[in-house]
Amino acid sequence: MLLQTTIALAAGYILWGVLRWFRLRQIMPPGPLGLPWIGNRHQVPAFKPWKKFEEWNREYGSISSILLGSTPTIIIGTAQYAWELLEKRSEIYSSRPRFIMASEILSENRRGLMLPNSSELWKQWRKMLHNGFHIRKVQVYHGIQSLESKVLLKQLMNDSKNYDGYLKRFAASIVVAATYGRRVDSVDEWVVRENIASIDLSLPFILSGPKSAHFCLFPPAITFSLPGKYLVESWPWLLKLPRSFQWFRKQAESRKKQDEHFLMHLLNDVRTRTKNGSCPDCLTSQALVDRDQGKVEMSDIQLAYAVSSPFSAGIDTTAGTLSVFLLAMLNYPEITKRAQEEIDRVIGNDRMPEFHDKDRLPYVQAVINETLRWRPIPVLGGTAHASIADDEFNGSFIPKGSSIYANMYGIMRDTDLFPDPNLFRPDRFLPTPSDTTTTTKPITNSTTHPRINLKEFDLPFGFGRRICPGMHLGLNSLFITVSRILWAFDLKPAQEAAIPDPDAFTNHFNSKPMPFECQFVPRNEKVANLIEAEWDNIQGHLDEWHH
Ligand code: HEM
Repeated sequence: MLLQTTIALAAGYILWGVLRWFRLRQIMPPGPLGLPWIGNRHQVPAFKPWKKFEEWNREYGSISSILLGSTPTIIIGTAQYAWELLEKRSEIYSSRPRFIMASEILSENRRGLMLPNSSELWKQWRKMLHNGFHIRKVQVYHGIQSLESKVLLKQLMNDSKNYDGYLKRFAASIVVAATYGRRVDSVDEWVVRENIASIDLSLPFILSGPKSAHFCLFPPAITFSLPGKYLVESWPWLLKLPRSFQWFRKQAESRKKQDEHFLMHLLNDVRTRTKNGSCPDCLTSQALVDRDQGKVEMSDIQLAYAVSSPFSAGIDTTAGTLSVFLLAMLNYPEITKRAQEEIDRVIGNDRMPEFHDKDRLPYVQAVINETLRWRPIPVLGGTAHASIADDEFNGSFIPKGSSIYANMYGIMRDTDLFPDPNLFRPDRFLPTPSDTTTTTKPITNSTTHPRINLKEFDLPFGFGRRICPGMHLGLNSLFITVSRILWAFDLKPAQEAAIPDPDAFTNHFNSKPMPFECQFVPRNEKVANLIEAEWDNIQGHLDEWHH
C-alpha cells in the first residue's frame, strides 16, 4: 500500500512538472522549447552563453524566454525593451533571485548587490552608495584619480609588458581610496587580496542563481571548491536539516568569519583615522557620518559589508574597459590619430589633460562611450534582476519569480540603435559632422535616440533602481586615464603585424579581452619628461594616502 501511494505521489509530481512546463511554454514569451523538468538547461552553453542568448533573441524576438530548471528566465535583447521592463516597470523588475549560498550563508544577507529591492537593508545600502558616489560627490575623488593616473603613465612608460597588471592596480587603488581613504601599491596588498578571495567564493553562485546553476563561467578551482554546493540552491529544504548535516555550510561559514573580521577591521581603521583627522573623505567616512546623523540605519557589521561592495563591482569593470580601449586603439589606429589630433589642438604638449578639459574633448568622450558599447565587460548586464509579481508584456505572461537577463552583449549589437555594431565607430555618439579641422571626415551620427549621445549614455551601466551606483566614479576613471594615455603614447602592437584579435574575449561573468601585447611609446620627448617630472612631484601626495 505504502509503495503504491509513493508511486502514485511520484507520478503525480512528475505529471505536475510536465503540465507546468507545457503551460508556461505556451504563455511565456517565445523561446526554445526545451524539456519538461530540466527546461532549457541543456541548451545553454557553458561557453559564452550571452552569444546563444543573442541568437535566441534574433530567432524568437527581443524578449524571449527559457526555463532554467523550473525557473522562468527572460532574456532581453534590446535597450528599448530593457528600459520598458526594468525601468518603466521597475517596481516589479528590480529584485534579485534568491542566493542561498552566496548571500544567505556566506554573508547572512548583508551584501546589497544580492538583496531584493524590497529589503530595508538594500534601500539603506543604495542610499549610502548614492551619498558616497553621486555625480557632484565624486569630484572629491578627482585628486586621487589624477594621482593614480600619473602613477599609471609612469608604469606604462617604464614597463609596457606588464600594462595589464598596472591597469588592474590603478582600478583597485581607486576603489580602495574611494572606499577606505587609502591607496594601494599593488593588488597583492591584504585589503585587495582578502576582498577578492571573499568575492571569488560567492561569484559562481551569484552568476548561476537559484536552480539555474547550469552555465558556469569560472575556473574549476573556484567552481569546485564547495562540493555539492548547488544542491541547496535547487533544494532549499536542505536548510531544514540539522545544521551538522548541512555539509555545504562548512567552507562558506569559515569564510564568513574571516570576512567579518577583516571588514570590521577596515571599518574601524577608517573610524580611528577619521577621529584623528588623517582619513581623506571617502565612502566609509561619509557612511559613518550619515549613520551618526540618522540618515542611514545600519549596524556596524552591516555597514562594514555595505561599504565593501565596490570591490566586486568596480575593479574588473574599470580595468577591463581600459583593456578594451587599448584593443580598439590597436585595431583602429586612424581613430587613435584623430583623438590625438583633438588633444594636441586643445591641450598641447606642455601639460596633461585634466578633468576640467572634458567638455572640450568631445571626440575623446565619444571614444570612451564607444569603448563601453563595442565590447561591454558585464556581458550579461551584471547580476540577473528578478520579478516580484506576475506581469504581462506584449501579450505574453512573465511569472513572478522570473530571472531577467538584460543581455548587454546583444543589446549593444542591436543594429537599429547601432548600425554596423562590430565596427568601433565613435562618430555614432557625435551629433553632427562637427570636427571640420581633422583629416578624417566624420560619419554622420547613426542614432537619434535621446539616451544615446555624447552626454547621455548610461546604457552600459544597467537599469532602473539597480543602475550602477559607481557609474560616475567609473566614468571619471576612464576619462582621466584614456585622455592621458592618448596624450602621452603612441600605441603599438608587439610586432608591427600582430594586431590583437578584436573578438578574443574571456569566458567570464565580466568578459575581458584575452591577454595581448601593447607597446606604449612616448609621443615625444616633452611628454616623456613631463611624465617623469609629475612622478617626482606626486611622491609627497602619494604618501598622504598611505597612512
Ligand atoms: C566601467 C565601469 C563600470 C561598468 C561598465 C559597470 C556596470 C555595471 C552594471 C551593468 C551593473 C548592473 C546593473 C543592473 O543590475 O541593472 C552594475 C552594478 C553595480 N555596480 Fe557598476 N560598473 C562599473 C563601475 C563600478 C564602480 C567603479 C563601482 C563602485 C565604486 C560600481 C558599483 C556597482 C554596484 C555596487 C552595483 C550593484 C547595484 C545593485 O545591485 O543595486 N560599478 N555596474
